[in-house]
Amino acid sequence: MALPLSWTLLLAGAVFAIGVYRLLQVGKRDPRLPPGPPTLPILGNMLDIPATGLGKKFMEWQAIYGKVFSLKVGPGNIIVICDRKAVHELLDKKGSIYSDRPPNIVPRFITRGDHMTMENQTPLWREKRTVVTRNLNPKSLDEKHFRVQEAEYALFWSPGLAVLFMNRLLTDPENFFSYARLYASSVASILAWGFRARDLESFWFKDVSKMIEKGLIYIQWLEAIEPGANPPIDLIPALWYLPGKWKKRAYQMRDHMDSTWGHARKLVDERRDRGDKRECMIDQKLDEYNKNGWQLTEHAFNNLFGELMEAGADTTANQILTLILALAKNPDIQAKARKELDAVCGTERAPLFSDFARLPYINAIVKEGLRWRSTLVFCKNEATTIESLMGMQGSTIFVGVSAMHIDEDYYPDHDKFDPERFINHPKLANEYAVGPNYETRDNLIHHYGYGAGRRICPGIHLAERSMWRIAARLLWAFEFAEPLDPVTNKVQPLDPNAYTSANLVCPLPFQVRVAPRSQAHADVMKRELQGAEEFLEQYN
Ligand code: HEM
Repeated sequence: MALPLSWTLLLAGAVFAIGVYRLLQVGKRDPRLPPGPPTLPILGNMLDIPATGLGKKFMEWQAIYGKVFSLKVGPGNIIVICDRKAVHELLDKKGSIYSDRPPNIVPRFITRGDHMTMENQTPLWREKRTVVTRNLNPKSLDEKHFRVQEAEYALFWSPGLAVLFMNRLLTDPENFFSYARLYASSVASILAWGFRARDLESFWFKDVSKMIEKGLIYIQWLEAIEPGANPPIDLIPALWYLPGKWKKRAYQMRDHMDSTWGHARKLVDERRDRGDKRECMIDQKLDEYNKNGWQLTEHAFNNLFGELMEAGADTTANQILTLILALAKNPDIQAKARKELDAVCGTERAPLFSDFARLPYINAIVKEGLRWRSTLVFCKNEATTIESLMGMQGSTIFVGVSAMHIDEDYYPDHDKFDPERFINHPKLANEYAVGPNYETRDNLIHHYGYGAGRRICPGIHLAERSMWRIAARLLWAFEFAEPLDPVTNKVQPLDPNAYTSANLVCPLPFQVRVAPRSQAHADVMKRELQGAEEFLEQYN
């Protein structure tokens, strides 16, 4: 029996009203979630998420909504943690739940799923992490790889190059950045691929950095993977079918990544075919896989060693540039460091890593650099199971690293570059990153510059040694000062906030005055150059 027309209309109206009501609930914050910016129906906070500069936004939102806040993107939940206790409770203690990654659809498309940083905690991810941790542990770094680092520093900071570098600083500040990157790229490419980034034209520098910088064809991996840079496909997968520049960029980036790491592998195979096996991670793994069988596809294998360059070179270079900026702005800190250095090394020799224990102020400077301007401004994880605390199932968890580093409860006068904060932290960062108590890790407050929990940077040991060595040598050899105005001769103060805005931040190009401290220092650097060049011949 058919319903009367009035009933049918009433029913249709009710269904429509329920539909509209439910639609309008999408994007609305569940009351169990922590507070956050006001939401719009359906969109939630989608329009609040900037295409770039999300780390800065986290700092602003933290001041308004507290150390744990939430964002809604359509139906999805994002929880942003800028609280040490929450990071410890969730990431350190419940790593099995909170250490996956969000779907990362665009980055996974670009990498064809072969990128450790983007992967969930699968056996494959474990295998990849083991490749890194087995090679870059303190023992092998201090006993085997250290020669690469010592030699590389000597080459980079030799007086000849330093003079060139100083002139370049005055006339072409952009190359200053390139030289810091060249150094970091060279360390990473020797260790990972057994090749050195010899100069700015080297494939290991030029082509590889196109991956991470604004290259000639404007392909930028970092830009392509910023959360606000693409439609929110992770939360609404159907948006993948939207055309746009973002999609073209993803296709371009994928081609570029495949061809760069494919070419890098070809160079390794050709070298090995000539009987030239080297002491580096890829050769060691190739020997092992050829003997015992392959654990990874060829594509995953090539991408893994590419990823090590990508993850290791830019981060280290960015922190070096941050230190140079901070030192130029703080002559008193340079003077204090030099007093310590001169007492240990005099003018006869440059500092070595074996001086580490006797040069605690250098260590404190490195740590403060990682706190003051952490190159990675946030980490992005995914919760896999139900957590009654905040209704977090499937939620994306951002750790607001930079936001935590401006917490006045722990870092008073947070904008001041002040190494004294860490003067009682005589050990390397990894020693503090795994303590049982979040607040009193060894009775001290450490930084989160290398992340936290299971995804903590596996290159931490190499990075710490690299950063310490370069900071010690820079301070021992050179004086840095803010630039002078060529017309008025007045000091032009450097802007400590002039930084790029992606997830991995770097100071914007700046100028410094840099000069060797004395002829004696310059002579030592000259003396070191020849040995370094001879040593590095093997990686050409
Ligand atoms: C100053 C230098 C460095 C800094 C500040 C840094 C910082 C970080 C941070 C914050 C993370 C993310 C952790 C997370 O998601 O919780 C990370 C991940 C990673 N880093 Fe580093 N890093 C540096 C150098 C290196 C080096 C030298 C290498 C290797 C050669 C490296 C390899 C990696 C890899 C492979 C990951 C991904 C780990 C995973 O998802 O399981 N990093 N790094």
